[in-house]
Amino acid sequence: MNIGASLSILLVLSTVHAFQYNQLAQYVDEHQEEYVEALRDWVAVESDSSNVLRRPELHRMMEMVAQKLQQMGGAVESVDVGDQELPDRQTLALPKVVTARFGSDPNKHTLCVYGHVDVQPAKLEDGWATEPFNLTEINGNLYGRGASDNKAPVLAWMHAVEAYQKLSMALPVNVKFIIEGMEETGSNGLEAMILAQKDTFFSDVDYIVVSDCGWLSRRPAITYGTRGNCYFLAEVHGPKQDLHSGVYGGTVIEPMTDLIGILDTLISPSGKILIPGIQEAVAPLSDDEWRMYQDIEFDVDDYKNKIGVSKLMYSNKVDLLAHKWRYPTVSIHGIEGAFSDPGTKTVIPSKVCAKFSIRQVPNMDPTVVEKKVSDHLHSVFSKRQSPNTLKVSMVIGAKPWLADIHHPLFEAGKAAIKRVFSVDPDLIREGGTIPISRTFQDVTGKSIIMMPIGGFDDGLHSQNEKMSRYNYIEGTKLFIAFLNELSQITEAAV
Ligand SMILES: C[C@H](N)C(=O)N[C@@H](Cc1c[nH]cn1)C(=O)O
Repeated sequence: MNIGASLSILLVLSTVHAFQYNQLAQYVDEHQEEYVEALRDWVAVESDSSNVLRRPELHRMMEMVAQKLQQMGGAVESVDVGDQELPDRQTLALPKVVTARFGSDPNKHTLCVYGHVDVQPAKLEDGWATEPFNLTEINGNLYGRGASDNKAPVLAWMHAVEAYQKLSMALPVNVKFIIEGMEETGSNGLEAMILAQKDTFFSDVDYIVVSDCGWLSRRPAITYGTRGNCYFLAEVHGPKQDLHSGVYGGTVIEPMTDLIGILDTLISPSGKILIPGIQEAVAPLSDDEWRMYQDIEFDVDDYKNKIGVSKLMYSNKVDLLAHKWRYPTVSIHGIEGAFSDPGTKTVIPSKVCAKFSIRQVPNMDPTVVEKKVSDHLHSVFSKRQSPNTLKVSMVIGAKPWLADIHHPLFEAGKAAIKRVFSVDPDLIREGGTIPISRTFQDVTGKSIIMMPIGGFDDGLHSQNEKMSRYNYIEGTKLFIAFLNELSQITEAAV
């Protein structure tokens, strides 16, 4: 075929694709109220994976996911991934992992969509302006726990597939789903399931997409890296029961004082990690990275205003982005056993348990980090010569993930964003963790892309989490466009 003929075919194809996309996008606009109602039904389920009392809700949530995929005509399976062992040695059934398949045309690429439908805890009294589990729309924003992380993005992927079905248009690629209910607590059970299904469910998967993160600004983004996370418990046990601080204070070596003392040796006020051997492992920032960060849209003042602080750890954009995405950090989350209710109880708690985590970046290794942290805490604790006892355990050890941005998947993502939003995306990293992303890459050997649709100000894990109606609806269109762009990846390009 001569060049002229090839160009004519390409032109015809691109006109057909544009026509199809416009029809699909119109369908999405016309069905947006249904999409909001679907999100309302999902947000109403308090699928908090960290609270064992909410486990029945989590099971119900997974059944709703399976039901939705079945109604869409998918080949659905609810996979039993076993039990979770609780700190008191009791066991509890893990939520099933739901898989589904739409299409098995060997001549088409197969995309696997990963998402989760468990959420972080939320209570009105934490300072929410609306009931967290009652989706409430205010000024185009849909407020509710899990709206952005990750229920709306999961639904948006389902709406995208459904739009093709409803308009009787063939899906441009085969689509598989793998939806879990334990992401917020480290994806318990999922790694073993992926290993077990490597040669079955995953055998024909070409690419994996994750939409469990957000844009950095108002500019749409593609995410090519996530930090991992090592989550620790440090327990200090002392007297056999809580004591009156007036009666016993001054005579007893208090577990809380020991705990605060050792926690204070983890990180300096200027953010330097003080645990020997942690910072040393980190891959240095390359010149290429430095240059990439320069071009990213990120307004430091906007960022400060959004979180309501007058000063940040660093004042320039590149340092902030680097420390948000590709350097480790220690965060102290809470202390179990500490008195935290309103009022002025004067107790000396007999045992306290601190929870802290260290975000992981290339080239850190969670097993090495576990040992370094445990050795360090035991060493500083022993110097205190306390009669109390210390136990350190790592309960989550998730590795960081980094993609090859030169893979054609990223070109497909960019083209889809251009089609829907008429701009080029920012290529960004995510400071948070998607525990299973690295496992997907290591076990299946497939390429992963993250296509976020959450806004930069969605308040994930925080009070007043929201997903904007705009991002939810345009995000659905983005996924539709992405399916089409994927179908055009040629073997030669991979
Ligand atoms: C990025 C994702 N939406 C998210 O928030 N993930 C959690 C997962 C996690 C990490 N450690 C325990 N759970 C997060 O980054 O906190």
